[in-house]
Amino acid sequence: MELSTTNSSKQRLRSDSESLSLTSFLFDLDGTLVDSYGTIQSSVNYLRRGHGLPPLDLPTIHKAVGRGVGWLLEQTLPGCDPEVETPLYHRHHKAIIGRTKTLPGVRRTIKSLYRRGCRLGICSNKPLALTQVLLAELKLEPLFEIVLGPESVTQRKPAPDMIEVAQSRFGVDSDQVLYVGDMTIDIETARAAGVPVWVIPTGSHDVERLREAKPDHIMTQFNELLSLVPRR
Ligand SMILES: O=C(O)COP(=O)(O)O
Repeated sequence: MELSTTNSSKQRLRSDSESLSLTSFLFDLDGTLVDSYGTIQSSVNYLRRGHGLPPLDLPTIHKAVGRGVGWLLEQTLPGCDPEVETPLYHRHHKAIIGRTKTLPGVRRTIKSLYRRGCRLGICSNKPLALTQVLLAELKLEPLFEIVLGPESVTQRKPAPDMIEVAQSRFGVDSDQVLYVGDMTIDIETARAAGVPVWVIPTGSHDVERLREAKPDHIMTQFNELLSLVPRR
């Protein structure tokens, strides 16, 4: 799968002259592969109801997603006891997780990458147990060789740990891996791991915010990823 980057924005990676042999794609989950904001909002508002607090709107939820459940609860239920609220969040979220859907173009693109022989993995700050249930619900589980969450490593994103673990399990060099995300934290994570990063503004951050963090490319459509891998 040897390819050279060109001047085309679709194929722009770290530098126009760099020759890449991409074999592996690692994905963020929330906001990149799936639209989970509605279900996260339901679970957060369920917990808030229990405390007599009014519901939060989606833009507020968008700002609180990306750094794991601990951070989400700190932002949305300030002063709560995480020991008590985290299991309640998990239980509620698991029960409604089937309402989370893949984002446009994701299913087809992931399947095409898989058929073209790419190795696929997930590196997400979402709790691993929830990611696993969600992938099973969406019937995407068999396509991903590696699924990592914050519990799989010492430090969650933006630390490079998840990408490094996935890369080492795949046994590939950093120029063979692309990380794909939707937030500036994903760009930071990929930079820390030394791998190229493409983003798509379908999650918490808009194009302006993403551009400032200097990813290698901002996609407008998820299937742009297919331009990086030849058909079989
Ligand atoms: O659930 C979160 O906080 C973030 O999940 P993500 O890393 O897949 O965006």
